[in-house]
Parts: sequence; C-alpha cells; structure tokens
Amino acid sequence: MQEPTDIPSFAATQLTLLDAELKAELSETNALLSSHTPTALARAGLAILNLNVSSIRTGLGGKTVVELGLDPAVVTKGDKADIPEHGIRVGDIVALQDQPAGSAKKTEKRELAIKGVEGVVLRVKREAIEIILDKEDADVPSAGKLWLVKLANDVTYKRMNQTMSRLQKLEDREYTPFMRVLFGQDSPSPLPSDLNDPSHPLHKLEWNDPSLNHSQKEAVKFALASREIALIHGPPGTGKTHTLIELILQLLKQKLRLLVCGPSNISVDNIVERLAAHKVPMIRLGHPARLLPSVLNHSLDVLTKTSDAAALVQDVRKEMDDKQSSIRKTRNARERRQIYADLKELRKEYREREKGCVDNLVQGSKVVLATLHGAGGFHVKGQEFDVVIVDEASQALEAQCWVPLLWVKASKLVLAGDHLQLPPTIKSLNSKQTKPSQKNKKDAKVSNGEDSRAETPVKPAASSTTLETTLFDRLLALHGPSIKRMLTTQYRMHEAIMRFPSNELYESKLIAADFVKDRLLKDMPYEVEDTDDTREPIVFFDTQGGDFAEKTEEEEIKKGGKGMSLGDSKSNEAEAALVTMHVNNLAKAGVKAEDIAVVTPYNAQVRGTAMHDIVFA
Ligand SMILES: Nc1ncnc2c1ncn2[C@@H]1O[C@H](COP(=O)(O)OP(=O)(O)OP(=O)(O)O)[C@@H](O)[C@H]1O
Repeated sequence: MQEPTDIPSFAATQLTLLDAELKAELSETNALLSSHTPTALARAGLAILNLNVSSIRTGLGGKTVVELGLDPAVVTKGDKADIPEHGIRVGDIVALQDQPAGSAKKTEKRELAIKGVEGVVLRVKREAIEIILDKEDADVPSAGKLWLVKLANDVTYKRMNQTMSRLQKLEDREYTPFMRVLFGQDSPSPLPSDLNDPSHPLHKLEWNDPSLNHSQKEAVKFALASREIALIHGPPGTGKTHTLIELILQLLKQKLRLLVCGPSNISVDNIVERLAAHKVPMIRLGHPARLLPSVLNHSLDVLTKTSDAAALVQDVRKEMDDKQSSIRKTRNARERRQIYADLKELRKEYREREKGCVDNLVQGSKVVLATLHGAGGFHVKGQEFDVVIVDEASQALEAQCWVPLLWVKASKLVLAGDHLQLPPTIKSLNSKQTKPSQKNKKDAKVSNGEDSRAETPVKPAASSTTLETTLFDRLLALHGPSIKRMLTTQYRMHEAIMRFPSNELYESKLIAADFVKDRLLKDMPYEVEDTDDTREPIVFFDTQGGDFAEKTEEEEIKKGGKGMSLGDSKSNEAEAALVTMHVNNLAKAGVKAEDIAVVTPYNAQVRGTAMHDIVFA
C-alpha cells in the first residue's frame, strides 16, 4: 500500500496536469479553426453557415436565448428550411458571428473564426438552433448572414481548476477526518466487529429488489456498513447501477440525505429514471436542455416553474422578454444603452427571486442528483449531505470527483465503477505515461474525440501521478482491496464472449447469468434460421494479409468525399464490406434490424459502413 498523499502537492500537480490538458484541447481546436475556411468547417460538421436570428428571448437565469434559422435567401422556394447536417450538439460552446462574404480573402475569413459572441447550444431542431449567450450585454449581430462555429469547451476545466486551487489552499486544520482518509493520512474506520454475526441488522435488510444476486447484496451491505468510503467494482453488465439504486433506497430508509453524481448527464439521468420508478422524490440539477425528456419532471428548472413561488419569477421574466424585443426595434444608441441598463436591473431582481425559490426546493430535497461538474454550482454549495455517491466513477478525472467533495459538506463517499475499463480520455501527452504500444509507432499522435479511444490504452500505475489515475484507482492503491466489493454475475454476454475479458481482466471471477450464458441468435424468441452465423456466439474474421488498406478521412475529403471530423479518423473499405456481408447473412437468417449493432472505434468507419446496403426481410 502507498504512503499518505500530501494534499497541497497533490493539488498542485493536478493543476499543472489540468493546465496542460486544457492547452492541448484549446490548441487542437484553434489549429482547426485557423487552418480551415468556414465552408470546410461546415463540411466537417463543426460550423453552420447562412443563419439568421429568428427570435431573442430570456431563458433560465435571466440569460439571453437567440434562436437561429436558415437565411431564406439560401432556401430554394418550395424546399424545407432544414439546417444542413452538422455535428453541433446541445451543450457545445459556440461562437456566433457575421459571415464573411464569399469574396472575402482567406486570411480575413480565418481571423473571423476566433471572434464573435460566445454561447452554449440550448436546443437543436431540424429547422432551428438555440444558443444561450454567455455575456448578458452581448450585442447580437441582427442583420445579414451569420455563421456559428464550435469552440473548445473550457467550462469544466475552470471548475476543476477552482476546485484544485481551493484544495491547495486549505490549511491543515481545515482537513476533515473524511478528507484525511481520502488522502491516506488516516485509515478508513474498520467495519463493525459484529458484522459477521447473523443477528446484525444488516443481515435482516428488507430488499426493495429481492432479485439482487449475492454479490450485489454484499456490495449494498458493505456500502451501508462502511463509515467513510466504499468502492463498488462493477465489470460490464454486472448491474452496478442496479445495485446503486438499491443502496440509495436503503440509505433513504435510514433518513439520510444524498448527493448522487456521475461524470455525464446520461449517467445521472439513468439513475433518475430508475429511481423515478420507485417514486422517490428528488431534484435533478442541470440545464433542462441537457436532460432526457423523461427526467424533466424532476429537474429543478421545471419544479421552479410549477411551485408556488414560480409566478413571482415569471412576472420578471415577461418584463425582460419585452425589453429584449424592444432592443431589436430601436436603432438609437442612447435608447439601447438605457434598455441594457434596465435589463441589468431586471436580471438582478430575477436572480434573487429565482434563488429564493430554488433554495427552498433544493434544501428540502433528500436526494439531489447532478453531474460532477453540476455539483459545484451555487445550488448545492456548502450544503450538508450524509453520503455522496458517484456512478461511472472510473470515467471521471479525479479533479472532477473533487467538485462535489470539496464544495458540499459530506462525510462518506461511495464510488461505483470499473477501474479495469478505459480511463477518461486524455489529450495532453505529457500527462500520460509513455504508452508501450506507442513507442513503436512511427507517427504516434493523439487524435480527437471518440477516436482517441481507438488507440490502445494502457492503464497507468495508480501510484504515478497522471490525469488518467482516477480517484477509484488512487483509493485502491492507498487502502487496498478491503475498501472494495466486486459484482460478479454479468447479465449481458454469452459465456464464450465473457471468457476472454473475465480471464484477462477480472481474475476469472465473472459468472454469466443463466438466461444469457448459452443464449444464441438461433434461439431468439422469433423465427431465426439455424445457420453458421446464428449458431456461434462469437466469430472472428481474419483480415490480415488480404487487401485491407486503411485510409484517413482527410484523404477522402480531398478526393471530394464527405467527412465529418477533419481529423485523422480512419476507415477501411474492405472491412466495411465484410461487416456488411455478415450483417446481410444475419438478416437473411431472420435476425431483426433492431437486434443488430455494428460497433467500431472510428467515426469514419461508422460512416463508411453505413453507406453499404443491408437488406432486411
Ligand atoms: N440481480 C439481477 N437480476 C436480473 N437482472 C439484473 C440483475 N442485476 C442487473 N440486471 C440486469 O443487468 C443489466 C445491466 O445492469 P446495469 O445497467 O445496472 O449494469 P451496469 O453494470 O451499470 O452496466 P454497465 O456495464 O453499462 O455499466 C440490466 O439489463 C439489468 O436489468
């Protein structure tokens, strides 16, 4: 086991690593923006051209929301005004700016790429896109054609940075006993000595879900009995989230207050949906635009509108909307200035009323759910929680996990994850250990987005300080396996598919649940022929030695093809054809389209494969 960690130097190292990571991300985006024209960026899905402002209104927090649609001049009469295909998604940070004329010089176009009003994408529809502007008094370009370009997202870095800076500055006397355990300065409290006694109350729990398997029940009991930390190790499909739901219900029975987080919105929404089935009253923090429609009823935003105090907030909102539309009608500079001043006052008023309403709701809630990033927002800052629970914890940077841990008052942490799967994606090379597999590569480079996961990841040793060392890893290295319980029955894979990961990664501990262990395509509940392809749970195609040349997407674009990444995403035409043949064989045997998934780590390969024809009966 490892030596205790010195907290200020830990925070200082994190700050350096985060800084390098942000720089890597920014320089990647800036390089893209400065070396491509708006048209090339649009073709790559990173920009949208030929937009007009169709409306401006006031959104959550009194911020300005701009709706954009396609400029009527570029829509052929009779056609639908759908925005052409693009890769800009809700939550992306974008700049909105005047579109350079087609005749503008290339350099002029490039300069424009870094100016403009910045905002966050709120909603993406076929014929419109909505942006929330960052600056309250931003002057939206209102006439002429506009274009929108995706920028690097530094918001999450700012919050991690603030968190690590605060951690670095804390004085020794400010460390809570809980924090000392998280840094190995103290050991976790031992489990109650009578825990093995069959009469211990934990062995008489009333299970909400009696179908939980033995390892899941053990994990719940362990997490309930642990005083400071409990790690739930869930290999794929072993019911990690399923187990967390039971744990949350049990903790609520004990009248404890919980903060439940995950690294992504979808990881949090997944829990909200499952808790909702148990009718648990809860509050989901986070921007409604980023939440699944099914969880909106639990979102703070919706609850704020439906509660009693909501009417007061709505009054001010209406007044602000009226002011906003009057700005667009006046060309007089002095009048505009006055309207901006009025808006500023109204915004202040709006925020105060909204805060009152929100505080009541959040403080009264026994379960608050948010992304790790969202848990650092003002809604929960300083509030007390008995337990912080983090799902998908191995997908989060450690600095991200410290957002809830440092800004709320908590004394117990439950992490659920699988430290043996891929760590979070890192772009800065200097924050990684040299990957053995990269030493032999002539042109090793880190590609962007999803594709970087295609590179063979090598787990860094937990003792080393890299961004990829997660909190889960570090705690295990500090305190050893006694702080962890592993879920061992998986409900997803045929035994033959499971065997390799189980042997290689999970010490052969995985067990396939009865209803999946010998499940084959030929035994689907509908008619599927018994063929070579439907009889085997796992089939390998050896493509080595054949004519299976790879090409990059850039080469495709140069040849006039359509790409979506401007990067070095790779594709292999012959492999795509092989996959298509296999899928066609399955389809011929009667397997339905919704039961087939084609998975590849490269964006370009996804698109390449999708262009092939597959015939279903
Ligand atoms: N005790 C159980 N009995 C039957 N089915 C179960 C049990 N526990 C989990 N499952 C099923 O196993 C599947 C995986 O569960 P869940 O999504 O909770 O797992 P996970 O470990 O969080 O998954 P992931 O691998 O995506 O992280 C689900 O379909 C769930 O219904």
